[in-house]
Amino acid sequence: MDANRKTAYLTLMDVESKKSYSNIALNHQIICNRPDSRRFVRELVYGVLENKLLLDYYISLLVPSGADSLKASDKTILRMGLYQLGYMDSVPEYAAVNESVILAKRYCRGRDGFINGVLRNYLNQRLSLKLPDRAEDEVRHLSIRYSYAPWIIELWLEQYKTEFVEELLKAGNETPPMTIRLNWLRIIKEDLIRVLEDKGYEVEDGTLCQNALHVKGSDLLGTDMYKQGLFSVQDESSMLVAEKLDPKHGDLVMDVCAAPGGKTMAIAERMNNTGKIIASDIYRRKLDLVDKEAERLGVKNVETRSWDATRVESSMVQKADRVLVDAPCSGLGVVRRKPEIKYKEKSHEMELLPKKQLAILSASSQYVKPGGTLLYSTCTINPYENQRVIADFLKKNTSFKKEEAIQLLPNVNGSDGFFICVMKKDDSLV
Ligand SMILES: C[S@@+](CC[C@H](N)C(=O)[O-])C[C@H]1O[C@@H](n2cnc3c(N)ncnc32)[C@H](O)[C@@H]1O
Repeated sequence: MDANRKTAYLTLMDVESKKSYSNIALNHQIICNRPDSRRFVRELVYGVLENKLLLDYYISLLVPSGADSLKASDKTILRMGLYQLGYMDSVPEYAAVNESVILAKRYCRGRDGFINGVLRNYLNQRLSLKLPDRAEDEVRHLSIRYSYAPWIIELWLEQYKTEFVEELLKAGNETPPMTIRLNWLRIIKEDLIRVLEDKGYEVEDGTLCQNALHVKGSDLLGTDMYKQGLFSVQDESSMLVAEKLDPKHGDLVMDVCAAPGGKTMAIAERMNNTGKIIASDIYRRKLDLVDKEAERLGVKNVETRSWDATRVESSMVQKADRVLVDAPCSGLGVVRRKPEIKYKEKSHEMELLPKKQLAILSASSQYVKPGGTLLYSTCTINPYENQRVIADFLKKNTSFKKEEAIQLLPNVNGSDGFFICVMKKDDSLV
């Protein structure tokens, strides 16, 4: 059996049945099955995940009982087959059908004839298969066409014009560039570019941050350069959070939702190992990742502590020069990396997020010294978790003033969708 398709199938089943994160499941299955083309596996896995609602819509047109009536294994093989037939020009039609049948023989015994029949019906009927009518129901049309849960489309249509929403939906289905943050503690930019190019990587400057590089080439995380801590993989939106926090040498910084530590490390590199960063998170286990990253990067000014950021730690009140609240959120800005977020139901837990975000922001604001900086960020595109949380906070906390608020968007900035709001505390209140 083809190891590439087997790896893709097992990854997709982990995501479908065990609700694993796609990036974690993919890495795990690549290690277990050693496919010969990681690029093919990645393209197939992310292609299926990004187009799941569209593929299921086609399955429903071809299978009278509908996609929901199928077992996860049948559905996964059909989604993979349809994606190869509809979107992967490099795969001949016979290979897409035959390899799907081979997978079915191994993973859903007795269903190979059914899989074969559905894929052949698709080939015969594909020109007559139509999307839901846009004029009749625009949200449903966009939801199927770009594969997003309808509530996300409704949320964005409240904020932006239809054409803009369509661009945003499209951008969320694109593959993000591989972006790295150079580690100023270990290497200067020119030298890092040179060593990367010497190893055959293509390197370009980032667009938002000076310490960002876009890199093309495979297995970057397997290189000695990575192990030696010369760089970290991070989207420019996250780097911009550290830049906007603007930490100075010698500052005391509190990063209250810190794990796994991407922004903590970006802040530490800017402080050149001076001052102190208290990196806290509610989960101690996740803070071990922060400690490990600090070791790899040669960062020595980070102290990790586990605490619940909705509670005030009285010993730290008015002690910090800068406080970062990188709040837990719905993640609608990072669907390019985690397409499964596009299909989340609007749950009760999600509706409670703004309340939790406000509670964390309010408690953490107490650590800011007079004249200090408070930065609130999320990786989402949702006014109820972003602008509305800030408005509610500022209404009750008049000693803080908003300096700058930015909503980064993949279709405008080429980065993940991020919200960054910088606030200053009045310095007359001592
Ligand atoms: C967006 S992630 C932080 C990402 C991190 N800043 C980085 O750049 O790598 C949000 C974090 O908030 C943590 N968290 C959730 N609820 C919390 C709470 N009540 N107190 C402290 N941390 C919390 C989660 O465990 C998660 O690690």
